[in-house]
Amino acid sequence: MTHSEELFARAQKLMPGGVNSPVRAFGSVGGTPRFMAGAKGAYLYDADGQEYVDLVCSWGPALLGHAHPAVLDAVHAAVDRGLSFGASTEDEGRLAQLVMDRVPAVERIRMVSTGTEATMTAIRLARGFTGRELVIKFAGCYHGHVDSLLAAAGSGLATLALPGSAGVTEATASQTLVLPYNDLAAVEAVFAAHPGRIAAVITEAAPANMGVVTPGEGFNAGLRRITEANGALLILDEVLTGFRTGWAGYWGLTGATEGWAPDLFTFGKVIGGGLPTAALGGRAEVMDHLAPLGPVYQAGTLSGNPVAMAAGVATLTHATADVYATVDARSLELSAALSSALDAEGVDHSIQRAGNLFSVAFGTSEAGVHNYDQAQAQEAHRYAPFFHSMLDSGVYLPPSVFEAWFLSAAHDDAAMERIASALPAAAKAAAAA
Ligand SMILES: Cc1ncc(COP(=O)(O)O)c(C=O)c1O
Ligand SMILES: N[C@H](C=O)CCC(=O)O
Repeated sequence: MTHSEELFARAQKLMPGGVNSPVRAFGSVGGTPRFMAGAKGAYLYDADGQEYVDLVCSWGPALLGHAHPAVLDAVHAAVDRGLSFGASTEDEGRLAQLVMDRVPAVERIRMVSTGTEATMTAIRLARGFTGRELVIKFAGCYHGHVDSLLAAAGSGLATLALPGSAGVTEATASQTLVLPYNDLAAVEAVFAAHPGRIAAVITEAAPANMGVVTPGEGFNAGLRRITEANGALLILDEVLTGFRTGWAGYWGLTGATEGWAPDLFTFGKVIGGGLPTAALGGRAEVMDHLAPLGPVYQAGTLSGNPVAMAAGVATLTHATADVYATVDARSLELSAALSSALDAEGVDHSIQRAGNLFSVAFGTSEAGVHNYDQAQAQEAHRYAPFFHSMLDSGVYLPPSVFEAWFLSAAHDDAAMERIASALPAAAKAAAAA
C-alpha cells in the first residue's frame, strides 16, 4: 500500500468520501487521490515523496507558483504580528486599493473568506438593492455552493453528473432561472417573460467549470446591455478568472476595452494568494447597501484576516505584467503540445480557451463547446486514462475533464519538458479508450 492509499483509507472513515471538497476524491477518474505533503514553484510533492508538475495550482491561487518567497515572507511577518484580531487592519485597505487600481469599476469592496460567500452576498445585495427576487444563472457555470446557484452547476456537480443539490428547497430553486450559456436571445426572452422581477444576472466572466468555454463575441457586453435596459444588476463572477487571466481579470481582456463594467464583481483564489480570502466589489451606490451603511446584512469573524490579507497584498504586488506574459506564453505552448500529441494519435478534440485558461474536450472538434449541453455530450470517458497516464509520468492534472488547467509563472522549461514528454503516452491512452 502507498502512503496515499493508507491515508485515503483512513480519511474515508473520517470524512464523507475522504475529502473536504468533492472534486479532490478522483470520483470521475478513479484511483487513489494523492495526498500532498508539500509544494514549491511548479511542483507538488505527495505523501510518498513523488514529485508532480502541478497543473491545478490549488485551483487557481498559485499564480506565482507555490510557496513564492515574497508571499511566504509576508505571511511569516503577519503571523508574527498575530493570527486574527477581529478588528480592522491597514492591510485590508492595501489589498482593497490594489484591486481598485486594477479594476476601477470596483469603487467599494467587502472582503470575505470564500468565493461562495462572495457570490452568496452579491446575490443578496442585488435582491436588497433592486427589491426583486429572481436571478438568472447559466447552465454549467459554477458560483460556489450557494443554495440558489447549485442548479445545473458545473465543477463537482458536472463531475458527479448531478443536476443540482439535495437540500435546496423548491422555493429557493424556483427563484433561479437557468439559461443556456452563450444564448442572448434566451436572456432577452426571460426578461420579457418576467418584467420587473429579475434582480440580477450572474455569470462566470469566462466559464471554467464545465471545462473552459469562451464567451461568444459580445456575450458579456450583451448581458450588460440587457440588464441595464431592464433595471437588473450584472454580477461578473471573477472568482476563478480574476487576477489570473490578466492584470484586471477576464474583464480586463474584454469589458475594459469594450467600455462596459458590471455592477458587481466577485473575486477569490488569486486575491488571497493561497489563503482563504475572497471579495465582492463594485459600484459604490450598490455596495453601500451593505451593513453597516445599508440594510443588506453580511459579516464574517475571519473576514479580512490579517495573514490572508498579507498573502493577497504580496501576491498582487508580485503579479506583474511579466508574470501574466509568462503564464500566457506557457499556456499557449502547453495547449499546442497537447493538441499535437492528441492529433498524432488521431484523437478528436477541441482546445477550449479563455485567456490563459484552457481545457480539452474530446470528440468535439466539429462544433467546439459553447454551452453545457455540448460540454456534457463530449467523449468524457477518454479523460480518465489520459489523466492517469499523465499522473504516472509525474504530471498532476485536474481530476475531471470539466475543470480548467492552471499554469503559474514558476512553470519553467524543465517543468514544461516533463509535461511535453508525458503527453504522447497519455494521448495513446486516450485514443485506446
Ligand atoms: C467561478 C467560481 N465562483 C465561485 C467559486 C466558489 O469559490 P470557493 O470554492 O472559494 O467557495 C468558484 C470555485 O470554487 C468558482 O470557480
Ligand atoms: N472548480 C472548483 C473551483 O474553481 C474546484 C475547487 C473545488 O470545488 O474544490
